Amino acid sequence: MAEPEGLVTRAVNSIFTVRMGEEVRICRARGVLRKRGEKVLVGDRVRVEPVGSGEGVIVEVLPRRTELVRPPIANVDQALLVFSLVTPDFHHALLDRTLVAVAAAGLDAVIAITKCDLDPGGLADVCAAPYRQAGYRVILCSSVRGDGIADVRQALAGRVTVFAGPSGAGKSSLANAIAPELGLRMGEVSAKLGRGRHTTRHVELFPLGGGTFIADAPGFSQLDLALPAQELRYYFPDLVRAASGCAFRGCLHIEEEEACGVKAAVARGEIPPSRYESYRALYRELREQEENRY
Ligand SMILES: Nc1nc2c(ncn2[C@@H]2O[C@H](COP(=O)(O)OP(=O)(O)OP(=O)(O)O)[C@@H](O)[C@H]2O)c(=O)[nH]1
Ligand SMILES: [Zn+2]
Repeated sequence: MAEPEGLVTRAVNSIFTVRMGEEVRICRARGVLRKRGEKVLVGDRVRVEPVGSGEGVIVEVLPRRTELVRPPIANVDQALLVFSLVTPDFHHALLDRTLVAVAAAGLDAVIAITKCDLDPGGLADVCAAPYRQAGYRVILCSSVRGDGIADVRQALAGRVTVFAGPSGAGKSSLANAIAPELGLRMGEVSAKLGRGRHTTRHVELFPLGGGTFIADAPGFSQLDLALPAQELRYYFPDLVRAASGCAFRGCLHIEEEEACGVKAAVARGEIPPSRYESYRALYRELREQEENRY
């Protein structure tokens, strides 16, 4: 008979916290897994041989759907990209870059624009427009006033979500508004990871009930993009749509002066200049990476 299944929610020094329904067990990995070089990650679905009332041995890691490298978490469904409207100012280029990194990791993206209580008037909709136009879900939030919190809860429901975004954007505050008892703990983890001198790699999935889990992913936006420059265009859904108007199927929307559907869409105001500029800048960066490799 197969051992019962659980979800790894925490990993510290090869000690794993495994949730099995309502029960939580503290586990080690069976030696043979380690010998085979099979790592157990937070987010892994595992089979556990129970030991006593609160402990166990992980005997099998079930196949992963996704695997993030930094932070090391398995089976993440989506990223909530938390970017503030002001303090710090909304950062289009960094959001565009993070959206590419998220898509390249195989995750869905939801965008939360925070601190909308500080909107001087109409700014939030202006910042959100390029992303709504591209087809992303954008939620305007205020952790102070409570705007958007119910929508964020709904977007997280039943899924495993990592919170990513620049320092000070309001990730901990948002987590705290969604689940008061967990938000503060999540902030503590990120503070330790980000600034602690003795940084233990501590990743944790926080349960919000009903199969909903959240994790902090500080530094996700600083990730190197590991994809060929030629493929970058597929990670901008708004460019993909406009590319049906390009004369050449291999059109990169950069040098091609004529018959580029993307450039035409930018000229007509259908693709915001900031999105196209982000594409060009990231393309250049990836090309340089490729050239320096040889
Ligand atoms: N006015 C306003 N201030 C906010 C809001 N959300 C967060 N803040 C403030 O913004 C600052 C940063 O918020 P945090 O939640 O710590 O940001 P963080 O993204 O977790 O930051 P790191 O831990 O550095 O990654 C704090 O001073 C918060 O009080 C909001 O909705 N409205
Ligand atoms: Zn083109």
